[in-house]
Amino acid sequence: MSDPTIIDGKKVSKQVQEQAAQRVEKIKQATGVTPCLVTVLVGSDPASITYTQMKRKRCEAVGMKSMKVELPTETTTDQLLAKIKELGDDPAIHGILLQHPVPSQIDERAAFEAIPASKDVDGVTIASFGAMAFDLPGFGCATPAGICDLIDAYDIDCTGKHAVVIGRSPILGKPMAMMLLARHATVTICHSRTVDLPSVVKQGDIVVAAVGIPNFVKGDWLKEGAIVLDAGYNPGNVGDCDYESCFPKSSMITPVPGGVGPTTIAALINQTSIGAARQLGLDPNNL
Ligand SMILES: Nc1nc(=O)c2c([nH]1)NC[C@@H]1CN(c3ccc(C(=O)N[C@@H](CCC(=O)O)C(=O)O)cc3)C=[N+]21
Repeated sequence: MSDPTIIDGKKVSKQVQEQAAQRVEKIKQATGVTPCLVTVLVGSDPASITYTQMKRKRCEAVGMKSMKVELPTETTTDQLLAKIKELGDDPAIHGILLQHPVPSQIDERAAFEAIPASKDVDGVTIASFGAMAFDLPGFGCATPAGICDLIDAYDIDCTGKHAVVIGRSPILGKPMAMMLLARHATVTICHSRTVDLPSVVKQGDIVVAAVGIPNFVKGDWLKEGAIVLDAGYNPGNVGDCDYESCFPKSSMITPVPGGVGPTTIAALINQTSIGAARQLGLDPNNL
């Protein structure tokens, strides 16, 4: 077997952000308004601080504004809902990102649902999930949407292929499965309670790892020539796939860092520019 293609997430994210930058420029010309994303962070997890910083930086790199809201670890659900509602009602804000995870006393689902669908540029609400699952217009969940950008950029044909998604979280595994289904893959979702996980993964022509366990997926679980998309973001920038053993078994593979992570942010930025256009009465497809 020849060496696998290493999927370049940085390159794809630059292309997606370039499209967003052009749209932002046209929005500014047509309306005089600068699109704005607000990041909401509850608590002080160092990785979450870094991620939200990266999101704001990339936002500004494409000519948009960013704002940050930081709330203390002991914030209650009601306090967070009140804050998100205030941001939702502010016409100067076009996108709201609530960084996951929130501290355990907070009802995260209720907090996500407080984001108006029009500003849910991170695609975390039930409305966004439902629209995506029914192939209706709306915002895709950022990480799986970023993975789809990689699939498209590398001309990966999902039709009829067996895609195995490891993980079933509401903002990663579950929406990923629906997006692969929309691309005509045969989809299996497996998870921590799946019996004989390696033998299920072995069926995958495309394997998406989204479990949150460092180096979990081993090369000998993979079908020869599998396409490996690693959505893991464990401490220290370690993915969910054991890269060293997965690399020689795969035909294409995403590295960590430099794979899925950058396209997650690019999807968020791009969707913010699209959301802003819509909120300002412009057709994002004609910009
Ligand atoms: N509401 C919400 N939406 C999210 O999309 C969301 C979230 N919460 N919580 C946490 C996860 C994680 N996540 C990452 C984004 C970028 C990188 C990324 O760009 N990582 C770089 C390396 C990091 C670095 O350079 O420091 C890379 O993979 O190349 C990683 C992880 C978004 N998430």
